[in-house]
Amino acid sequence: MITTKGLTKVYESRGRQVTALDGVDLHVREGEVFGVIGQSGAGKSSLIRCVNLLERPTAGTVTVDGVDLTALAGRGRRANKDLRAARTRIGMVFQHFNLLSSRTVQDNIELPLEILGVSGAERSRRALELLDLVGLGDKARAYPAQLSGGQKQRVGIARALAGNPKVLLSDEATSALDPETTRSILQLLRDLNQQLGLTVLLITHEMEVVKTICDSAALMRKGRIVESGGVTELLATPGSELARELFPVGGTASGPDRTVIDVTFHGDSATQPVISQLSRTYNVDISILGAAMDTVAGRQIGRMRIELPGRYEENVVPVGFLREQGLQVDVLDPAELAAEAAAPTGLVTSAATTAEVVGGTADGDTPPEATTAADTDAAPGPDSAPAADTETEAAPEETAGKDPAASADRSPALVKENAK
Ligand SMILES: Nc1ncnc2c1ncn2[C@@H]1O[C@H](COP(=O)(O)OP(=O)(O)OP(=O)(O)O)[C@@H](O)[C@H]1O
Repeated sequence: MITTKGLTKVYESRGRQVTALDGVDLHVREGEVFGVIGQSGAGKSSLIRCVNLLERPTAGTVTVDGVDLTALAGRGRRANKDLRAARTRIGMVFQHFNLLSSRTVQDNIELPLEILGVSGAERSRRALELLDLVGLGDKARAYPAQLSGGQKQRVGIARALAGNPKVLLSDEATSALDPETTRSILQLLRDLNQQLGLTVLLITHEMEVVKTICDSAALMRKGRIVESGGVTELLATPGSELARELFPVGGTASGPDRTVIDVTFHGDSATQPVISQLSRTYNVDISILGAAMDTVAGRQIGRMRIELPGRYEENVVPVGFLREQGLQVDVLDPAELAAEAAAPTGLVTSAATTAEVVGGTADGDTPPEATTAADTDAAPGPDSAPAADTETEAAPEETAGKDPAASADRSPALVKENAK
């Protein structure tokens, strides 16, 4: 449904070039929820903004629902009409909602339809239908300032759906919300994905988001996709960084000359007493350093970090036994494990702190979804004068310092032992 090939974005900033996207190949299948995760500055926002041509890519192609958007954009101003039409099939949800504070909830949802020239009666019918869909049927006449963050995001989602899109792009849609509201918005996105067959591409710095709703995920680093795949496949992939972050277990070796192993249990293997069998069969004392059970992509998965006495060379046979039982086994390198304990790994750092760059497109063609305003907290009631609908545009200072190099790039402790 969404395919990018060799997608590259180079910004010119204060006389220097910043490569935000460096040849990204992405494929999002129809009807799936696909999450792109990465540290601040990895290029996630640039990616999602290039997918709907809010940013004009420097090179590469973007195809959405069979339409090559980059080819349309390349045809100059006359292409605007075609590009706009194609963009109606793509909805976008923003971290800071981007609702017009002077318009009611209903009028905010009607805005993209107004731009598309839909008649008043039809706009109204559609907006009320969408409000019901997002659970805000009673808020049509309210103003954004009178809503909670979660309700504002529901309005943002309803607005994104106004043009009946097949694809929804979500730019950190839950990053400004508390954990409970985050869960309810993720559930809404999942419901919409299932009810409407909507394909969702979301970017996030929160692994919990990937864990909760994504069918597939990609890890971005320094403008590149370094790992991607179905979430359940990733969990079954030895050495997968994403899997390890999706499902972390802690624990370090109790001393030198120990073999530390992460064992992952999927499906039936979770019910077999393999650890006690291993201990009995090889007469080996096993210490459990850490363990966790979790539901990832709707499947129960268990992971355990265990320690065997002796170095790996002395434990090749017991490790082989675990693999024969159908378990996924990752042998950890002691030195890197110690480094991991000193500086825990993290694909992502803290919550996104950098301001979004919202507003005009690279070619000055702002799609309906992006014709948005700062959502001020002044409560403009029906009688008050409309607040200025100012578009927010991040100041250069706000985007400065988002250099990927500034983000600590801490490597995982996994030994690619399985690749040997
Ligand atoms: N308009 C711009 N002008 C110049 N450089 C930019 C611009 N937008 C982004 N960048 C740079 O491109 C790189 C990727 O930024 P991008 O915002 O895409 O990353 P991100 O992964 O979304 O980060 P965050 O999670 O902090 O939003 C960074 O080095 C950033 O400073």
